[in-house]
Formats: sequence, structure tokens, C-alpha cells
Amino acid sequence: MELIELANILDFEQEGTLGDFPDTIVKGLSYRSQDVQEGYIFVAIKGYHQDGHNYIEHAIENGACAVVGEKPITGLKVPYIQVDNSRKALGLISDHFYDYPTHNKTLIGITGTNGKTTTSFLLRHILEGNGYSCALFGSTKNIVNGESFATANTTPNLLEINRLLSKSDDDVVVMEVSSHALTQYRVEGITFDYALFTNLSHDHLDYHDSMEDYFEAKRKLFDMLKAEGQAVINTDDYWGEQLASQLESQAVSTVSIGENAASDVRIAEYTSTPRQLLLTEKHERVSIEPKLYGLHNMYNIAMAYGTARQIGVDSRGAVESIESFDGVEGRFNRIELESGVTCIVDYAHTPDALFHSLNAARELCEGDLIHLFGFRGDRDPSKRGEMISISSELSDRYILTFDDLNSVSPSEMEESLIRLQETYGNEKAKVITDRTLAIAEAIKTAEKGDCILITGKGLEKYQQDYHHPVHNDKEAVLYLGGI
Ligand SMILES: CC(=O)N[C@H]1[C@@H](OP(=O)(O)OP(=O)(O)OC[C@H]2O[C@@H](n3ccc(=O)[nH]c3=O)[C@H](O)[C@@H]2O)O[C@H](CO)[C@@H](O)[C@@H]1O[C@H](C)C(=O)N[C@@H](C)C(=O)N[C@H](CCC(=O)O)C(=O)O
Ligand SMILES: Nc1ncnc2c1ncn2[C@@H]1O[C@H](COP(=O)(O)OP(=O)(O)OP(=O)(O)O)[C@@H](O)[C@H]1O
Repeated sequence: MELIELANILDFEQEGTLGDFPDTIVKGLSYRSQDVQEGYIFVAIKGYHQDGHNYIEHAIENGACAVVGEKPITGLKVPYIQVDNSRKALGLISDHFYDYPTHNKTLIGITGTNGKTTTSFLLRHILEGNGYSCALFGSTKNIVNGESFATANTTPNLLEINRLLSKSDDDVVVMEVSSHALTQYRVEGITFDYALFTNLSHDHLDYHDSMEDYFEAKRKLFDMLKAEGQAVINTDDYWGEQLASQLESQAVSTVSIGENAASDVRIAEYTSTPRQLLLTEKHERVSIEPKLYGLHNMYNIAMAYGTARQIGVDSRGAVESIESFDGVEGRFNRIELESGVTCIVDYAHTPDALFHSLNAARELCEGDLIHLFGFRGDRDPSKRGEMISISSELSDRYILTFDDLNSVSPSEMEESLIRLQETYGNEKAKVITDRTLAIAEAIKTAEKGDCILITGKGLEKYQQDYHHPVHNDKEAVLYLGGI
């Protein structure tokens, strides 16, 4: 593709310069100077930690044929295209470079604090089971043409999305859309056929100034719906209800999900023993025997079911798929020990997710519920006290331990755990900082019928070394539980 073509996409109108562009052929795009190769355009982004404009020379040394950036820069060896917003520009030119790969697919964006990953995988499972091939972008991995690719973010930017989708034969794309992605224009330019809102609760207040700001960020997804697009919203959620009423005033077609009687897809009844979920859809009763546990997962099921039905999946096909869905890696994964103790590894790391995870664990716990968790360093510390209060109330005993420390020192995190425990906890707690020793202690003291719930990391690899030679919570349970 010729450089002039991409420059035109950016409405590049700087006097005189447009005509001076050589007939350069662009061979690739990158916003990482390290990845630039001969003939690439380098897009300089001012980030949260570094400024891509400082790496322009590096990109040119690596072979950049042109640079896009926001700052006024002159005297480069290659053409420089100044734009108002580099992140938006990256999306725009990548759309054109890869020939608009999202345009011939049904696009589904899922946002919300909790449940995005579970709902995405379940929806993909339903669609794949009913004749649609489905790509997925999310926090655990990206999947295109059935092949899995590693991911660094919940939502990659449009360049990464376009790069993967340019080879995709999938009919549908299900995408988790984080509030970070929406504020950083990572999906700017995509128009969605369906936009889903799972819920909104306390998280990321280190990034957003307030819950209102956080909501505003999530709401952007719904401005990106196609004219005939549809929203699917959990209207039991306070913010979901606000969103639905805003969309109603804009005449956006909305499917409401929830326990309340007015919901389009209503969670009419849920019992854990026997396993039974009753949904009602326009007064029709839909009976499901899900493998998933917990009321929160019934919401995820209702969201996925409601969306699949809008896409055209018949009710019976959707139910069969839901009943065969085993869940997602690292989300409420059960491991039964020979001692009769049940261990559960779950990804809950917000107060609301903890509340639901503990309640779901109760559903299958005959004895004591032992909870083990910690807090990520450098991540929203304002949610920690609430998480301890919830655990102290809903568990029979709990162990505070380390999660990823990030840049926080072990002594600082230990002090913080002790201080938080004194302020928000109760007598049921212990602090054992080494996560593997904490899991060993829980397993050693648990009795038949007890349940150990380990939250925060799911199947993510441990960031730091611990006493026992294991790399994640599941491995720790298998190793220490003698399996
Ligand atoms: C705080 C944040 O959101 N950071 C995201 C952001 O990176 P950044 O702005 O910090 O980048 P930076 O390090 O300052 O670098 C700025 C620019 O200089 C460039 N650079 C830098 C060094 C160099 O040698 N050469 C070079 O070109 C970088 O490539 C970049 O383009 O833009 C990057 C590219 O899109 C993201 O990968 C990165 O996500 C980081 C990994 C991250 O941890 N993000 C979290 C907070 C996040 O976004 N989380 C949400 C999920 C939330 C949820 O699910 O609940 C997500 O969507 O993942
Ligand atoms: N609908 C829900 N409501 C409340 N909590 C939920 C819901 N669904 C899942 N959870 C809890 O949140 C945890 C994370 O679930 P999931 O990965 O599906 O959400 P997510 O939105 O993708 O999270 P993240 O953005 O942190 O990756 C689960 O392990 C579970 O404890």
C-alpha cells in the first residue's frame, strides 16, 4: 500500500507536504519502535509511562518509512504526519492497511466490571455449537479461526485486532471491551452489532476518578453500536438500569436481562441442588441444567442466551450448548482432593466478584468455607478494605496472602495486609504472606466436606517465587493436595 494512501486516510492536509510524499510502499505498521522493520510506519503514542515520540529515531534506525505522531516535529529523514490523536490514527490506518477486516463480520462487544470473560466464552460456545464460527478477543487469550493467540491486554488495540482478523474466516467476533480500551481509543472505528453490559461495581478507581467516570467510559461502547445494533443489558444492576433508560431515550433497541419481572430474559428461578435454572423469555419458560455454579453465572448465562437468541440461535440449541459448557480456565475451577476437601481456584479480584464467588462456593460446601486471597500491588487499593469485610462475613475463616506485588515491596505489602486486617477484618483471619505456604496451611487444616476458595489469580502464573516449587494456584493445590 502506498504511503500517500494512508496519509490521505488521516486527512493529512499540511500545506505543501502532501505532494512531497515519495511513492513509498508501506509494508507494515507498529506503535512499538522495537517491532519496526524496513518499510513500516511508526505511530508514536504518548503513553502512561513513556512517550513514543522519544523513540522516533529508534524506529527510523529500524527502517521506518514514515512516522505518525502528535507533536510538532521537523527535520526527520522520513515523512512525518502530525495528527491530533495518535491512538485514533493508529486504528484508522490499520483499518485501511488490513482492508477493514471487521466489516464483514458480526461484532459483539462485552463490557462490565465482572463476567466479560465468562460471558464471551459461553457465547462463543453457543455460537460455535449452532453453526457459527466465532473469533474471540479477551483477557485470557485471543482466538481466530479456532487458533489461540496470547494476549497482553483484555482488549488489544485495533492494529492487533485487525492484524489477527485479516486472516479470519469467522462469521462472528466476540470481544471483551475494557474501560481502559474505550478511553484509550483501542477499538475506535469499530461499529458493533451487539453491545453487552454485564454490571458495574467498584474497580479500577486508580484509573478512573469516580464510579461516574468509570461508567462514562463503559458507556462509550454503546455509542459505537451500528444504527440497527442492539444492546443487551443487566438491568438489575444500578448502572445497567441507568444505561438502559439512556438508550431508550435514544431509541436504541435493548434486550434487558435480570431477575426483575420486566426483564426480556428473566432469571425466574435458580437452585443449586438440584442444578436448575429457569429463564423466561417473552413468557416462554426455558429450563436449563447448567454446570456453572453461582447466581452471578446465571446472569452470565442469561446474557449469553439473550444475545445468541437475537443472533438467530434457536432456544433448544442454545440450551444444549449452555448445558455442555464447562466454564472458563481459572474461573471457579474445582479440584476434589482425596481427603474429601473441595478446592476452588477463581479469578475474583473485585468486592462484587468476591461476594459472588464466596456465595457460589457455599452452594457446594458441606463444611467450613476457607478463603485465601490477597491484593495486587499498584492496583486500586481503595477496594481492599471492602474485600476483607466481605470475606470476614461470608467465610468461616480466611487467610490473607500475597498476590502479584508488581512494584510494591514484600515488607510494604505485608504491613498493608496486617493494617487492613486490623481495620476491616475479624478473628477468623490469619496472615501468611507466602501464597504456597498459605495454600498448604489451608489444605492441612481443612476437613472432609470443607471447601477452600482461592481467589485473585485464576490460572495466571505467579509473579514472584514462593516456598513451594509451583507456578500457579492450581499447580499449588495439586502439588500440596498430593494429587
Ligand atoms: C496503563 C495502560 O493502560 N497501559 C496500556 C498502554 O500502554 P502505555 O500507555 O503505558 O505505554 P508506555 O509504556 O507508556 O509506552 C508509550 C508508547 O511508547 C512506545 N515505546 C516505548 C518504549 C520503547 O522502547 N519503544 C516504544 O515505541 C510504546 O510501544 C507505546 O506505544 O497502551 C498499551 C498498548 O495498547 C497497553 O498494552 C498498555 O496496557 C498495559 C499492559 C496494562 O497493564 N494495562 C491495563 C491497566 C489495562 O489496560 N487493563 C485492561 C483490563 C482491565 C480489566 O479487564 O478489568 C485491558 O484492557 O487490558
Ligand atoms: N456476572 C458476574 N457478576 C459478578 N461477579 C462475576 C460475574 N461473572 C464472574 N464473576 C466473578 O468475577 C471473576 C472474573 O470473571 P470474568 O473473568 O468472567 O470477568 P471479567 O469481567 O472478564 O474480569 P476481568 O476484567 O478482571 O478479566 C470470576 O472469577 C467470578 O468470581
